[in-house]
Amino acid sequence: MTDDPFENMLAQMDRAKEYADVDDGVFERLKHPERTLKVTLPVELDSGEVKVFEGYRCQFDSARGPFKGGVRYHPSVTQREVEALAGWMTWKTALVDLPYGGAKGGVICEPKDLTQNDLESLTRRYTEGIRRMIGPETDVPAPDMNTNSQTMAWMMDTYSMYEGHSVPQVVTGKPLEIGGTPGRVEATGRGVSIVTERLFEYLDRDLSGASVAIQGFGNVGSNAAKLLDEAGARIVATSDVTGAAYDPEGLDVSALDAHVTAGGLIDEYVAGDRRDVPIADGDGDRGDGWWDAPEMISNEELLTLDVDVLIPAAVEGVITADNVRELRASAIVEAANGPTTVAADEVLTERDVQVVPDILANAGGVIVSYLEWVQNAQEFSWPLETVNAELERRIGRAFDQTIEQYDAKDLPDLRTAAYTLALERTASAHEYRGLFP
Ligand SMILES: NC(=O)C1=CN([C@@H]2O[C@H](COP(=O)(O)OP(=O)(O)OC[C@H]3O[C@@H](n4cnc5c(N)ncnc54)[C@H](OP(=O)(O)O)[C@@H]3O)[C@@H](O)[C@H]2O)C=CC1
Ligand SMILES: O=C(O)CCC(=O)C(=O)O
Repeated sequence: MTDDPFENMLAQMDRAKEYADVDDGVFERLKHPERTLKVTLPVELDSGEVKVFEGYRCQFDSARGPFKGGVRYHPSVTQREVEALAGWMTWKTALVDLPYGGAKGGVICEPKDLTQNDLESLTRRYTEGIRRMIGPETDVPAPDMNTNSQTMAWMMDTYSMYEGHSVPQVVTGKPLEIGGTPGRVEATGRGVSIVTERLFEYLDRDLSGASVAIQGFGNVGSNAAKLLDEAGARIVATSDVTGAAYDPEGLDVSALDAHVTAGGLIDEYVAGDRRDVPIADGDGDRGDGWWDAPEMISNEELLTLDVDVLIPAAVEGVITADNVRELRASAIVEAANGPTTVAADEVLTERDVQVVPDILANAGGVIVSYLEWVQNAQEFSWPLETVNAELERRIGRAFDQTIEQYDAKDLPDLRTAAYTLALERTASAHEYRGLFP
């Protein structure tokens, strides 16, 4: 089996094809991205060094509407990864029935080594590089790993400078002050929490007190952790690149979140070196001498914890043929894109481990991006309650349709059910529009 995320995405499509009502010719078309632009990005860093970065924007499919998808800054970005992520965006927008196609962008860089000025220069360069292919009606970027509302503000500003007027609709995930929507920052984590609750209802199990391990405590992982904690689940482990904090009794999610928001790392938190406690006495306890420290375990150990739900919320390809037999979680909710290889999926299906696939579990982000785009078009803004209610309605509907498909067609797993719906919807759009001009 391959480590290539694009091959993995194709294998997921092939696995579902058997059950999907899709013409062979159209299916073949769906396996190829429409286009990928590679851009060279020279940037003069604050240090005085000129560094040349490489970035990509892949537009995978636009049969259902404008291309849509995030931009990732990470050292392990590759063209194949960006193309796989753009494919997953296509299936995701189809599954949750948004009038979009799928795209993704990425820049090979280590953001931790860059200053805020460096990041701004890099983002402006990248936006200039891809500006001829993006636009409110053509391709609308958004945040992904290591990018955020500030990155989107720089992208929007750079694009607008070339257009000669403000174009808020060219990106989503913007700050509220320049056309962002309330609820986008937490949207992906909120969607993960909603589908986890729905899964428990479907399985007739109680989420209250259920143990949850979350790999990755960034935007998606931390918001999912907070909401699941509020819903009564016990977050027993979570991680960043330094490793995982583990406490079988349940972590103090708010304390961990305050530390990470203040720029702290998980290993510092476990060591009691809290960034959010200005005058700590070194034991992380705000000075009363008591600190019941969680245990430090590795990211690999987190994946194999005996928990009710495992939520991968970091990078792809972490659940593989090599570790899948050691996994003990009874359910998996894929907050990350592409965390499970097809070889591992087959074992999970055999073992009856329910997996809520990424294209459903993490769709909350793009749903609320769509709501932001709609508000920009209306030049009107909605309150948070309206946004959250619409998110819940749309992701809940996609969850119900996936379950219906799974039960009605007696499909092997939820991913196959989600993919058959997404492939059929995208193929149908291609058939109506015709393959050739
Ligand atoms: N943001 C969004 O709206 C959406 C994101 N997603 C997906 O969710 C996942 C997480 O994205 P997001 O939360 O935005 O990203 P962030 O950059 O905010 O957070 C990523 C988290 O993963 C950790 N991490 C990075 N590399 C590794 C690794 N090799 N092993 C273990 N942990 C690692 C990071 O640690 P550290 O901070 O130490 O680097 C951080 O805790 C990605 O797969 C993304 O594509 C999907 C839909 C929408
Ligand atoms: O909000 C968006 O448009 C896309 C988010 C994203 O990149 C994803 O869902 O993987």
